Amino acid sequence: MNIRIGNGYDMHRLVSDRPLILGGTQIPHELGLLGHSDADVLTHAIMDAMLGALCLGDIGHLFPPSDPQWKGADSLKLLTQVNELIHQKGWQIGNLDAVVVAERPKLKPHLEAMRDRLSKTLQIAADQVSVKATTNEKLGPTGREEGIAAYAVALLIAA
Ligand SMILES: Nc1ccn([C@@H]2O[C@H](COP(=O)(O)O)[C@@H](O)[C@H]2O)c(=O)n1
Ligand SMILES: C[C@@]1(CO)OP(=O)(O)OP(=O)(O)OC[C@H]1O
Repeated sequence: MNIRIGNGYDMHRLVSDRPLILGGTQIPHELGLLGHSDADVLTHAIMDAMLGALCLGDIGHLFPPSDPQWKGADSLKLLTQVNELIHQKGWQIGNLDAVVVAERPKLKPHLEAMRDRLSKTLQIAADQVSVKATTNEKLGPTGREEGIAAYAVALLIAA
C-alpha cells in the first residue's frame, strides 16, 4: 500500500490576554486561544492527521503538555518535527485539507497567509494545503465563541 490517510481534530478555549494564532499566523482579535503551547489549533489538527495516517499516536504523546519544554511552543516548530518524522518513516505529504470552526473573527482575509506559512514549513507547494473556515451558526461552544476548533485530513504518499 503506498498511500495512507489520517484525520485530526482539536479545540482550544478562547480567553482574553492571549494572541490568536492559526496556521502560524497571528490574527487580530480581542481574544486568543489558551494552551500549553501557542494553542494553534489548526496546526495541531494537521499534525494529528499526519501522525494518524501512520498510526503514530497524537501530538500529546509526542509533545506532552506535562513537559515544560513545550510551554509556549511555536506550533510550526512542532510541525517541522512531525514532518521530519514522517519523512524518516519513508512518507511524504500528498495533500492536506483543513477547516477552522470559528464564529469570529472573519478568517477569509487570512486563509492564504495560513496556507503560505504551513506549506513553507512543510516544504510543499501551497496547492497541497487547503485551509477553509466556517462558523457553527452560533451553535455549541464554537458558536458561543467559547473556543475555536479545527479538523484536518492528511493524505500521505510513500516517498
Ligand atoms: N470565522 C469565519 C467563518 C467563516 N468564514 C467564511 O464565511 C463564509 C460563510 O461561512 P458559513 O459558516 O456560513 O459557512 C465562508 O465562505 C467562510 O469561508 C470566515 O471567513 N471566517
Ligand atoms: C501542543 C501541546 C504541547 O504540549 O499542548 P497544547 O498547546 O495544550 O495543545 P493540545 O492540543 O492540548 O496538544 C497537546 C500538546 O502536545
